[in-house]
Amino acid sequence: MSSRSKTDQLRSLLRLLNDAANTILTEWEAEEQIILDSSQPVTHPSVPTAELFEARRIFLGACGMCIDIVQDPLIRLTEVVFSHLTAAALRVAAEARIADILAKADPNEGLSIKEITRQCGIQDWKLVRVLRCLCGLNIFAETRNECFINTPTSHQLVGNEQLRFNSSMEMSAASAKLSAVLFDPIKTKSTSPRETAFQEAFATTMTLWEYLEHVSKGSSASSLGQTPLDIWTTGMTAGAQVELPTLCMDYPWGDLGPCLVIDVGGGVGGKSLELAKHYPNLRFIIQDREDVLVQAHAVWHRDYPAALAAGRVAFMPHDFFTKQTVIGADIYLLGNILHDWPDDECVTILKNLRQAMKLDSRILVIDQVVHTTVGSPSMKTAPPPLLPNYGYASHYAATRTLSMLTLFNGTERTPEELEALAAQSGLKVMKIWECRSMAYITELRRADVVM
Ligand SMILES: C[S@@+](CC[C@H](N)C(=O)[O-])C[C@H]1O[C@@H](n2cnc3c(N)ncnc32)[C@H](O)[C@@H]1O
Repeated sequence: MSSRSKTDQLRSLLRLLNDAANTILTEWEAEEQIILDSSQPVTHPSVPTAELFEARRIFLGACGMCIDIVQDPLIRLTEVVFSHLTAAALRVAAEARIADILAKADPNEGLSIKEITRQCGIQDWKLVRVLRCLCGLNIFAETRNECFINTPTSHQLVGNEQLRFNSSMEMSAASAKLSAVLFDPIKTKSTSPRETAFQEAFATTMTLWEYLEHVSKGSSASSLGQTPLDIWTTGMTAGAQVELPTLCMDYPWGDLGPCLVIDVGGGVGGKSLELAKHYPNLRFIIQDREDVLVQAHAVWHRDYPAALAAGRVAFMPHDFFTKQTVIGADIYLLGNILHDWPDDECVTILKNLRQAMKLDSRILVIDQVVHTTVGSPSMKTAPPPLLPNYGYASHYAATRTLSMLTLFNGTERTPEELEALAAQSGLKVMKIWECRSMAYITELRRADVVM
């Protein structure tokens, strides 16, 4: 890039940053006002207004682009090469539950590394280096030499099962094998969920789901009392907590009337559980593998026993590669399912649902919808000079796609790819509901019904 266009770009980005920051400040002030004025209806605290959501992603996209313009290109590349060590440091902190340890300390004084070491067992001079790596990103802070406190960011780790899940052994070991699989002349062409970096890392031919069940059966649980299957299922539920408020608010569930929802591959039914709390007209059948449903029942018993007592939820072992047995349900929910599977398997899953659908049944696919850096007519485009997909603000979605590739030969999909899957399955995309979170709701209907 010439220095002239660099200068122009930086100036445009500064204008965008300034405008977005003003919107963010106005929105924050309005939020404070609502909290002070108890007569105003309180929206969900973690769901930003549409204005704040938009300003935030413009701001993040602009910050990301500023870094790229301002930093020396070689240093910037080197930083990316080393970024896996930041993730490794965070994994250590999450596994050692450092945030939980610090949460019990005086928030101004913090805890000395000796005391933290006493509680988590990691050698002090090594742990200091791990924590300092994170302090530079404002994840933890060092108040004085070798004394640490939580920051608002690290505080999010307290009791956070999702993070332990995201940093799980299976994911990080598999990602280390991604390049080996991509350079293998046979495996690079494979679309099989049994021939991915995950199988390479764990020397198995089992899919991840089969593997988790296999190693968890009769296995001694980890020191924290959880089997690998527990970590994944509770992690997926905890993850849903981040996305669910917007998924509940940004789709017109309230207008549906009494509805039967089949949560296909529902896991412990985390998404249904949140919906059940907000929308009393909805009834649910959670379908999954048998072992997972045992946990599902326990989760509902703990978190929403009233739904069990009222008969609003039932659990049904079901393999989504076989014929759907609940015919004519109003909604078939596919929450974070299609992204786990290659296209052929997705078409099988969708065709099984298509055969069970009545004329006005809907399939609601809850997955990220990939917005590429060249943009899409189906998705909102960022203002220039940002990349059409808001650049850095979409980076997490891009890494999540890689995680699906690594574990399953799966992928998050573009609107066009979702349309192609629907067409092959006798379905059509009615609408992509852009939600104020990372996951969107793609509504599918029967292709043969004119709406
Ligand atoms: C990524 S999780 C999503 C869980 C849940 N829908 C959610 O959004 O939290 C994928 C789920 O698919 C389930 N699964 C995998 N293979 C399956 C199959 N053949 N039939 C039914 N469920 C399956 C797994 O047990 C797991 O619970």
